[in-house]
Amino acid sequence: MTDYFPGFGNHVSTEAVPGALPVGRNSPQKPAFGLYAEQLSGTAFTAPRHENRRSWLYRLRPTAEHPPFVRYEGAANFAPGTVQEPLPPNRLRWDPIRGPTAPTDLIDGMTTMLANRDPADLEGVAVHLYAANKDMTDRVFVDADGELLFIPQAGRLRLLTELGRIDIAPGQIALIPRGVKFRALLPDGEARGYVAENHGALFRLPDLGPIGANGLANPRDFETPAAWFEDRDEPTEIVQKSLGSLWTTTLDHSPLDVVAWHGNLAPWRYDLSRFNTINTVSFDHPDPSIFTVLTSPSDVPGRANADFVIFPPRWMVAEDSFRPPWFHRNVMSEAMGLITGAYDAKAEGFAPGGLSLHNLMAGHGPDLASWEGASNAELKPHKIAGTMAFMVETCWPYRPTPYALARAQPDYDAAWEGFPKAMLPCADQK
Ligand SMILES: O=C(O)Cc1cc(O)ccc1O
Ligand SMILES: [Fe+2]
Repeated sequence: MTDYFPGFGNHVSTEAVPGALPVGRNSPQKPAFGLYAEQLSGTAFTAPRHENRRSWLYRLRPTAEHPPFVRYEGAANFAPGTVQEPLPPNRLRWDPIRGPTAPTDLIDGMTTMLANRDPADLEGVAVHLYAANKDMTDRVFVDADGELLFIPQAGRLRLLTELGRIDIAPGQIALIPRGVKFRALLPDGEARGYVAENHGALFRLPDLGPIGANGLANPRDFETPAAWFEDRDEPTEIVQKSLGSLWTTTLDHSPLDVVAWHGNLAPWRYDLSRFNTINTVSFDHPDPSIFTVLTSPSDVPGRANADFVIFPPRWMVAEDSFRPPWFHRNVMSEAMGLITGAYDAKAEGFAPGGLSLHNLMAGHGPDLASWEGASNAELKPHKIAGTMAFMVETCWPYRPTPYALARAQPDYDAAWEGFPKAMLPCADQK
């Protein structure tokens, strides 16, 4: 049983051993029990107070004590870089990746599909899939390139992090801040899902504007774990993603040794079923920004580095309206995944665990079957149930990895084949 503190971005104080957390100062001359005080920054020291995120960690040994990193040779599909040749402006879609046959932990089970920008720009986002069937026992992972948003699609994850333990199942998400080490256990023996890796400004809750003080993802539903540590003097490998590549070193102890911490930079989990979905009660299909769970702003107001948007169960009541997503071309780029059920714009070919990419200006929208169905449906109140799709929308066009480009569905364009031509009233129309 893990304890959690409710609230988003709160200042938490937590100790796994009474007396481990210093009182009234961050860095006493001699922290209790000989612990090492270490500041972990998620924003620049000088970030404005309302943006500033950091935590103080009190640990058995300092992070600084580690042998040099060398290139990690495993995880061939994790962060291989994206295709650099000219990218055709085609819409792309993928079936779920195959699960591993050999024992594969979360690190080696990562497949990078899409990415944009260079992590060194401190902007951009990458979309990875994972499929694993083995616990991480004697190694941890840490991402220096960004925070990791885990979106399980099948199988639970138990994330043992430097700052505490997080349990999530499909329908829940978890965030691991940049630089926080963790290992992943698979309570169901195997697990698959998505990871959005955010190199830019930290994910936060979107402004609510005229919605008011409540709604969408409510802060109290985010849960941050209490301090927990392992005191294990066994060889432990650290695999680190740094500047787009993977590195490894081995400690003689587990670095998950933070006995106490305080601050407002910490992992959290969130149950997507808590999302307070707001939608039209009159007409038209609103822009999907109304379903934003988290946003990572860019330097341009209103133009997100990354938005995490969900399409949850909801009532559809719009009158005289085409209710599913409309045809559109977007200056933002849209990566979409499906956790469960069916997505109302795609009757076929978009399976749970699959992925699609509609890059900037790609014409897309309902496939032919969805368009026909929704154009002729009786517009009575209708519950979209048993589904959860999501989108990682970004202002930076995505590039697929070579692995992804080689495995895209060959016939995705056919989703929009065969629309009947509009018939104008003019009799002599050609
Ligand atoms: O393209 C998509 O399926 C995602 C999407 C959903 C929606 O409801 C409106 C716009 C949009 O891009
Ligand atoms: Fe779209």
